[in-house]
Amino acid sequence: MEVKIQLHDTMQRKKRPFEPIDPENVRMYVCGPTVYDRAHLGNARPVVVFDVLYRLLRHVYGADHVTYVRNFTDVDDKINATALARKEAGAGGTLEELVHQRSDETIGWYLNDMRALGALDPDEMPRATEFIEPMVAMIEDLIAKGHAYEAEGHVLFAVESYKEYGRLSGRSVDDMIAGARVEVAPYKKNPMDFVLWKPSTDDLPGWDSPWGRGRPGWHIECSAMSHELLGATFDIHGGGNDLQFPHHENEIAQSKCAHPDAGFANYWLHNEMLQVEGKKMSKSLGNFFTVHDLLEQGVPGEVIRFVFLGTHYRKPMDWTEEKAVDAENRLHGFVELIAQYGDVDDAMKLRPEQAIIDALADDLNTHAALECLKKMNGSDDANALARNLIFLGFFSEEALSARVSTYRNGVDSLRRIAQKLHDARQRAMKSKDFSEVDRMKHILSLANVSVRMSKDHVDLRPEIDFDPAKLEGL
Ligand SMILES: Nc1ncnc2c1ncn2[C@@H]1O[C@H](COP(=O)(O)OP(=O)(O)OP(=O)(O)O)[C@@H](O)[C@H]1O
Ligand SMILES: [Zn+2]
Repeated sequence: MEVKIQLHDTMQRKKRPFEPIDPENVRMYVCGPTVYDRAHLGNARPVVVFDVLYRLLRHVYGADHVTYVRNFTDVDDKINATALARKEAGAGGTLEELVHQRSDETIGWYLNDMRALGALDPDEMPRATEFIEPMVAMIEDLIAKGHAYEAEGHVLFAVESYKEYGRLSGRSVDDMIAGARVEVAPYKKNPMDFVLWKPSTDDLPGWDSPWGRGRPGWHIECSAMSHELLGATFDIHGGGNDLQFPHHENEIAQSKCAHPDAGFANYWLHNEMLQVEGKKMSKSLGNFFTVHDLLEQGVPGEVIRFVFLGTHYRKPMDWTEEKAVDAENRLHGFVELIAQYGDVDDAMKLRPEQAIIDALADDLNTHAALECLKKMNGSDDANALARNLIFLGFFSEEALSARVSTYRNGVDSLRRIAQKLHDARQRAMKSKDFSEVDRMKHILSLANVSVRMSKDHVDLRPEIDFDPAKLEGL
């Protein structure tokens, strides 16, 4: 069945039909993290949102016909600061090596955390430091075309040279000057001009350039990397709406001025913020917790994903304990139904539900997609449910199979244990010695099994983090 995707385009401020430039190669670029520390939960929201879009595009155009690029910004003062601190604390290696080490380590954490949330790795994950040459070439080109100028070892983009500056965020240059925290510097011709290249001190990472040893500004990184990997015009550019201005505005100015005949990105998608009591979760406000913290506390990745997808990506949302508990119960119920009535291998022969595809195709209406899942609650629905849980990224096929068989094995042994507990209880009623019953109940609670006992019945139910290994000794 043909699927008509509609996406909300920030540039045109409306939902519009998605028409790829080349259905054989649909191209999407999403701004990735600056890799100086662990990702907080807010940083994970764009990852999950654009993963859903990636999965939808792969479904519609074919997995081999979508190219998803998400960069790593590994040129940054905060990475340098960590490396410097390590060097001062006696770590071996040059500063550049320590900087690289810090980025590597952070990237490793990031990928592990995002995979735990069911996010597929993008096709390309360029690191800014591997694309310095095209950045320098782009800056040279911008100078040659009269859009940038050199001043005191810096190269600045001349905002006045690009008449459409401000179109994405809908602001005039005057408003931006009035409202923004623009850095005033003596070498800027206009306070809105932004840095394409800046000098590096000898003790910090830097690269040779026509303007001396230095490093690129943040915005030029994305313009150069997207151009190298996706071309001068591609389909979708995404990121959080905190990046609309100045980052995306500046990317557009650079890319459109360097390639005046190209369109840069045809659709601009922005996710709203994950908030804490009405404020953006952010490092600078200090109101954050990391994805790693949550996972360590035992909140499974699929639960985090389920909570995220419960709110439309263009609405702000809070993380609450209540939502997490609700998601956990739902997912537990799903796995239980599949374990009782389904078969994951058979499920994979099915196609994802059309109603779910249609919901996602309507500007990623993930809330509606989850409502469809919730309706799949009959024994006949078990395989369809499994197929759609995998499609939506809550589980890989392997993970769901493992979950299902753990559940089934657990249920088998619980049947035996229930009988044993029943007998122990009968004996205890006579002897008034409940120590064996208490011992068994304690082990069951460690294994996350809920115990309900009535006079002549013992009911044992595995909870979502049921751990059959802990049943040893019963
Ligand atoms: N609270 C949030 N909710 C949703 N997305 C967010 C939030 N905070 C950051 N992002 C997104 O995370 C991605 C990575 O951003 P970046 O590396 O600049 O974050 P950061 O500088 O570590 O975070 P912060 O904004 O907390 O300082 C961007 O797409 C950004 O829009
Ligand atoms: Zn970017």
